[in-house]
Amino acid sequence: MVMTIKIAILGARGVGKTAIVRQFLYNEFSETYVPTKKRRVYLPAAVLNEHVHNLQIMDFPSIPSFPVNTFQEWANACCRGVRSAHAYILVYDICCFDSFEYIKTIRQQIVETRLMGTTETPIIIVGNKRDLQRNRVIPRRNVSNLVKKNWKCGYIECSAKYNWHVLLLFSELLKSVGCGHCKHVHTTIRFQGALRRDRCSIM
Ligand SMILES: Nc1nc2c(ncn2[C@@H]2O[C@H](COP(=O)(O)OP(=O)(O)OP(=O)(O)O)[C@@H](O)[C@H]2O)c(=O)[nH]1
Repeated sequence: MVMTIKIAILGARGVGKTAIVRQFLYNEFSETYVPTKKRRVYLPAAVLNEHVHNLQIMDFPSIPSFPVNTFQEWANACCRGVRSAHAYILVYDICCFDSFEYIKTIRQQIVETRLMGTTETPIIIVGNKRDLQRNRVIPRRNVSNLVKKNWKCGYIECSAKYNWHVLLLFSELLKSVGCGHCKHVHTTIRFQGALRRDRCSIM
């Protein structure tokens, strides 16, 4: 049986969470900002290293805080499923300082409330809107050092607009949840002709 990997994508308003997901899944991008009102769930299958993985990608609206327990999680419809994710993508806008402060807080809350006593859940920090890097507010090296050395998280910059590093983001994420050498083989793999190692593609 192929396991479903639950991925939660979190971040402040307007940082590009939906744009990243839609670029990854549908190769599309819209300049129009339509605020996410409620959690949206996508159920694609992804191929990594010639293995198929069922994904459940949860695109959340900006949540006020990470729910401290299951009760709080289910009391707010927007947060449902966030605590049981197998991996987190925390997105900030490289041109917006407040959006970095937001993920800083959310990461801390995830670490404090969710991971205590359990095996660690991978978190990848994503600096989006790389195409606007002239307006960057924090030097890349500072963020990267903090994230990798202090937080022990992965760090990737991407541009959902130009589909730059979006695939890389998801393939790194799948590898971090242990899918890089997954033994499950799905029959649909036979229809995938052009797979290469360390490549992630969507079916
Ligand atoms: N230049 C540029 N604009 C982007 C990029 N990604 C997203 N945007 C724009 O940023 C705005 C917000 O994008 P969304 O994907 O809706 O952001 P979100 O994080 O889902 O926002 P919420 O729904 O409020 O949670 C839109 O106008 C997008 O076109 C990017 O990589 N570069």
